[in-house]
Amino acid sequence: MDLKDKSLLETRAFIGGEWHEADKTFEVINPATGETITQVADCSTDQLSKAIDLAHAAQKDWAKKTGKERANILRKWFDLMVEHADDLAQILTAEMGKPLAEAKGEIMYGASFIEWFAEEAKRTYGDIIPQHQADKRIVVIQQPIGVVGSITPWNFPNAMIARKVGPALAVGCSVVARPAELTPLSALAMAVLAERAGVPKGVLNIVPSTDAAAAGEELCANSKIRKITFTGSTRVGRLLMKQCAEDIKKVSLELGGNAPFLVFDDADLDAAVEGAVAAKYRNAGQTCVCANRIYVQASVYDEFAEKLAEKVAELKTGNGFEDGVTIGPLINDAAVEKVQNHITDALDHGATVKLGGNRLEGTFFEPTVIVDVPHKALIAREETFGPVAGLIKFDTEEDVIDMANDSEFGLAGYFYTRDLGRVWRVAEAMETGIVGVNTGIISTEVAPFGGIKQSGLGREGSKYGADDFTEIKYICMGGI
Ligand SMILES: NC(=O)C1=CN([C@@H]2O[C@H](COP(=O)(O)OP(=O)(O)OC[C@H]3O[C@@H](n4cnc5c(N)ncnc54)[C@H](OP(=O)(O)O)[C@@H]3O)[C@@H](O)[C@H]2O)C=CC1
Ligand SMILES: O=C(O)[C@H](O)CS(=O)(=O)O
Repeated sequence: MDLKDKSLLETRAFIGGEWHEADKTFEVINPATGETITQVADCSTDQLSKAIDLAHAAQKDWAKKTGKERANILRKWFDLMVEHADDLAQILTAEMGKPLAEAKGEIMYGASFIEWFAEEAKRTYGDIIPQHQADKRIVVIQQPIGVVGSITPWNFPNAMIARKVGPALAVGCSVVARPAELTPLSALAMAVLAERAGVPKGVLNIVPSTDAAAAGEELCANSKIRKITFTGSTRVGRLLMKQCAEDIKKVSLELGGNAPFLVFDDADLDAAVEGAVAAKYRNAGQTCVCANRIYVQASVYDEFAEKLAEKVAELKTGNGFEDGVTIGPLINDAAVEKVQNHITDALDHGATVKLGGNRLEGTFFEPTVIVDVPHKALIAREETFGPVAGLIKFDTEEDVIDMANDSEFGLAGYFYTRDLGRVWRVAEAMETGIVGVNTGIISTEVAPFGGIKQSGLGREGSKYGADDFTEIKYICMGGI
């Protein structure tokens, strides 16, 4: 890393607006090299509980500010994130491994949520409802839910926090955030800039730790926390939801996916290949909205497979800091083993490797294309979270919709066709929260991001994104 502003590489916890060491530290490792970047404060549950107390104390005054006052501070934070985007991207690539260009894209994506909700802060509207009795008047207002607990994953260590903290702060909540152990530095750098932007002490707290379960238990059990917002696996999301039941805490869950990617025989195949590469290999396949299974109509299957393999062969695997690299390392050995398991299982079910298929040095994995994959193979049933595309052949629209929907997940789905009737039929039939039609990239702050079934609850971003951080209050005035 060659940071212009070295103070962004913060290793202490941000609690109550102060920077704190902890009794112990943990290593943050660069997944591309295996080298230790630095040591970060490994906060105790007591420190987390203290952060919750300070967030609770700060939240009331933060909520008393006008939406415009909160908006101005968020806007300043956005401006600082953009000003320091190159440094933030280097920190992100160092701790997570994604290529620098993708890391810069994530920083701008994360910043776009702060910008969007700086604007939404001024629009927490209510309602006037025509009274039901002559002497009554009815007013509905929206109020911040209070202190929010945030738990986020390693794959988007900046944007996933921004997507939660942006709306929470905009409506007047305070936040206690625990970043993933593997990638705490991006979150801490965001806090450095939040402090400079004037976010009041205690409104934002970043509490790194190595004991995720203990942190989750404290955030879910502590009654000062009124809402948990989580992005990660369905396994952990289910656990957090159970842990929040005791306190009837609101939860927002952005969980695992298993996105189908459908290519119909009337599709623009070159566009479909471009979309498949974007949807499958972004972040080395480590996103919850990655195309996880690719269904191609029989008459164009071979042509699509050839074209896709040609494009995938152009992807360059390597250290994210190297020019031209488009595929970084997977996050750890477990991730590589999951990818290898999916490939082995597919081959055991009669599939063949058309391109790649091999682990490289460290946790790098060749961008891979597998053909003749059966629908029942693991690669079509579980989230692979790696740079492997499994191609499945289909005959009819009805068949492929049934296969696409044959999953407990329902986050994103994609399809390519130029038939307008089919666009509406398939988009409406797909059991997902997000549908990409003739595009492989759907992520934007202006649209509601979220899933159905076991892919989660709630939406992030868009005009809907603040709703999960407010409570609706109905005021009935009598004796008028
Ligand atoms: N929907 C999405 O965007 C994502 C989906 N996933 C899916 O999850 C799989 C596993 O990835 P992984 O990163 O391990 O996802 P996890 O769900 O295990 O981790 C996500 C976050 O939850 C934390 N966590 C883990 N266990 C607990 C717990 N008991 N209580 C509270 N918090 C906890 C993690 O902490 P820590 O990392 O420090 O252990 C991390 O900060 C991936 O292969 C992918 O399928 C993963 C990431 C994002
Ligand atoms: O968690 C993820 O994988 C992200 O939400 C994916 S995206 O928002 O960058 O599409």
